[in-house]
Amino acid sequence: MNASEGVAPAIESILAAADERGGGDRRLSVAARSLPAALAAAEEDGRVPVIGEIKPTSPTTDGRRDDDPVALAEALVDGGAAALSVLTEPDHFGGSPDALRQVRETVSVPVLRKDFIRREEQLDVVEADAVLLIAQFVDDLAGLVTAARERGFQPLVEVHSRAELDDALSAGAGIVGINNRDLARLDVDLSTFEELAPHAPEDVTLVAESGIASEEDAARMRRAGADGLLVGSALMAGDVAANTERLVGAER
Ligand SMILES: O=C(O)c1ccccc1NCC(=O)[C@H](O)[C@H](O)COP(=O)(O)O
Repeated sequence: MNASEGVAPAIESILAAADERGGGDRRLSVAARSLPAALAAAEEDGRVPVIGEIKPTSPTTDGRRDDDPVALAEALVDGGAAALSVLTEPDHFGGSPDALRQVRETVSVPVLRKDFIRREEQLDVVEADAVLLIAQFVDDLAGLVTAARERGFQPLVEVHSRAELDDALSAGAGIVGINNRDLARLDVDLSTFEELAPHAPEDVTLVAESGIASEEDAARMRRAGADGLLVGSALMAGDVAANTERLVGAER
């Protein structure tokens, strides 16, 4: 199936732009900070393991958050985020590889590169500790998982269905993000994580992605087995450090 078949028009446009973007001019070799270890360490010291996302805008966001990405990163870490995610997609999310580079130079927590990577050479655009690979949008998932690992990245494979979860596991993913956002309709339903999480093996690091807005949402995803929560919009609206602190302190 063509990756853009049956998806929202915004996604078609995102994928068309991704296909136009080039790669890096040399193969990267990264000494990654461990994302699973950072999530486990947060849990050990009583924090909800939040991956705080620097997300200037998106197709489902009203307005933009154009603050200095380094200041946003510092606020997320001050609020207790275990790790960060930085959008590098420029056309629909207002991100940039340079923002990620600056953030990773500033913080000591692991940083996930959030983009729509379709081809191996696109891995070589910027160093990060982890890279997002979206199962639905990658033709050779196992090949890209291997290519990411060969460069030192930790691949986080995003899924939204049981079939994609099986594909991610067959491709050897050790970190799986279950996206509560349906990329065909762009709506969010937290029960997606609850339905898929029981089908993942114990040794996989499971990240609940999207639509986590309140302490109750965070607690719900943790009860359903999330080892980490990827949160963007709810942290970007208003006081970033205070928003992060609130979710990091949510009870199970
Ligand atoms: O967030 C969007 O509007 C969006 C639209 C189309 C494709 C992907 C999109 N988001 C990417 C993400 O994965 C989220 O930024 C991330 O999971 C955080 O979600 P949220 O906490 O709901 O901002």
